[in-house]
Amino acid sequence: MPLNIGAATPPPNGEHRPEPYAGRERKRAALLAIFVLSWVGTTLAWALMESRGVSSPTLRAVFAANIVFHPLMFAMVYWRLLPEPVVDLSCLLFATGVCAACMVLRLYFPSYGGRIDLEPLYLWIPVIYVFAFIVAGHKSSLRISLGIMALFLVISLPYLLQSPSSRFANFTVQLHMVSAVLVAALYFFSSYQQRLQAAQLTMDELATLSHTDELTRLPNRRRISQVVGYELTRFERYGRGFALIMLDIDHFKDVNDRFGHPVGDRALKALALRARQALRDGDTLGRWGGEEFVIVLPEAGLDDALRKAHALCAHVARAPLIDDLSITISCGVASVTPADTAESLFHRADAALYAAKQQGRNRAESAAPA
Ligand SMILES: Nc1nc2c(ncn2[C@@H]2O[C@H](COP(=O)(O)OP(=O)(O)OP(=O)(O)O)[C@@H](O)[C@H]2O)c(=O)[nH]1
Repeated sequence: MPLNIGAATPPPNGEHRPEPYAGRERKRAALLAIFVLSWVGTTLAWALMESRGVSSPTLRAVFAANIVFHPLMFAMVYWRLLPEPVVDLSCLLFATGVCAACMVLRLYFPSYGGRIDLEPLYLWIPVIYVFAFIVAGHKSSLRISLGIMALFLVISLPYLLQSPSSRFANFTVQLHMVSAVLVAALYFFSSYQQRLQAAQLTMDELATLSHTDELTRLPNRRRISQVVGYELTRFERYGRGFALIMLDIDHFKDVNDRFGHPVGDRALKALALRARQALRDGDTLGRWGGEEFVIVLPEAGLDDALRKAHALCAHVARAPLIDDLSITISCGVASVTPADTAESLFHRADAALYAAKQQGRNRAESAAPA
């Protein structure tokens, strides 16, 4: 099989590390986008009311405050000045309760507030829908928003039926309409965002799978080739040496023939675990194919690697691998030289492995320099 040598690619350890803050960063980006959307929505609502001539000095003051509030929230989230999560369910319930109470008072007990005008307070209703889309996934948010819309509709319906042509009825209808458009926009945006996240997740999973051996879950041949390519680049650029150990199970065909393929598979997995335990964190153990494994040892010279290979042979042979099945391994060791390419390095390690097999197995041999 031809080598797939990647250029200076990622971390030498061969394991996929998920970006720890990716989810939180996406949430933050969604929140910022929602602020922009909500700002545009409320500004449009204001413009609509002005064009219909149903605005008032109080409403103008409220909308102006709203227009300042959104950039302020945007800045606070953008510069991480708020604790996380910014909004939770209790926040949403509280805001809904306050707005519902204001609506009841304004519609049915207009004189209750005395000199306090309750009307502007329930202009915060669109913000509640924004909250709803922050606290939950897009489907739950839609259900919560529709529930809140139904609540406000039920509260205002008797008033709308009773005085359909009043200025305030007109305003209430417009508010419901703006709310419906806002919820639809938020739902669209948030489901799009969720689809993007799912696609990103699938891509991450695919990337991991394409570098992982299915049976042992170790880095596969492609990944090992990339790691060796990365180490070669480091060697050429900074003179940091590294070594390879090629490791092959002795008489593995007999294991399959005597105990069957499934037992052979279990042995391969157990060997992967046992070998991994004997290595340092920065070393990469991968499955090269069949019963052959490769270990990449960064910063190791030939003697270090040979010592490690001897220790590995002893470590594997020391106790049965699975049940009563004991196996031995042979190792070929090569360390990088300036004359090496990835192919020549693998070739030399393979030749050393062949020598180890020839000399009786359960042993390690080192390659002659390139
Ligand atoms: N169970 C199992 N066996 C595998 C797998 N891949 C390769 N093999 C077996 O590994 C065996 C390799 O046999 P050989 O190449 O003759 O090597 P060997 O018997 O180990 O002999 P030496 O390497 O010379 O010590 C074959 O029987 C393959 O079928 C696998 O994924 N699972």
